[in-house]
Amino acid sequence: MAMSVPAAGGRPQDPMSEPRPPFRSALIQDRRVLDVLDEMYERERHIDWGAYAHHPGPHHHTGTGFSLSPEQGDQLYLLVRYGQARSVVEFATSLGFSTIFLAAAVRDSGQGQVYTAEIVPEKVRQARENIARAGLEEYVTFFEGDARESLASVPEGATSLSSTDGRRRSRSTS
Ligand SMILES: C[S@@+](CC[C@H](N)C(=O)[O-])C[C@H]1O[C@@H](n2cnc3c(N)ncnc32)[C@H](O)[C@@H]1O
Repeated sequence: MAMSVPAAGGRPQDPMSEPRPPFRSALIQDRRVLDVLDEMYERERHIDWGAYAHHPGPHHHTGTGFSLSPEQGDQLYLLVRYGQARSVVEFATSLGFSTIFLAAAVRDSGQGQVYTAEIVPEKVRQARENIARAGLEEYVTFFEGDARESLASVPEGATSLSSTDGRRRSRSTS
């Protein structure tokens, strides 16, 4: 549901039609990565928040993810890159927004891997696509299914950083 705000002349104006600055990162310069982040950021502006309130389950609204702010993304990047994390475990992928920052940091550090889990197959499909378009696929291992089970297969002791951004005790997964 798009909200309308009164324009200067008194006519309602759709805030989504207003230009916004491009997505910027203080740390990532790679154009392919920034273009994908920008596209995902734009998509979030069109989320129907009213519908989310009615259907908050993970299997609804598979076409939209929740983006981090540029500053939050950069903080993830910093943690991985300068914390020298080689093996990063993420719960959960959604469409891959945070995964892109983690994978870019692993790539720019010269070695490592991101292990990311997502329970909704359609989101995994889109995340794979987004990460491939960003040129980061070789740095990401995807686990499709319940993270509480799938991430158990990540070798013990391998984790140097874990990022949790999902509901661990899902009310419903259908
Ligand atoms: C807030 S979103 C993650 C956002 C993501 N980190 C990003 O930056 O776009 C939470 C995600 O957790 C997923 N999820 C919920 N329960 C899960 C579970 N038990 N295992 C794996 N994924 C789960 C949902 O489908 C949803 O995509």
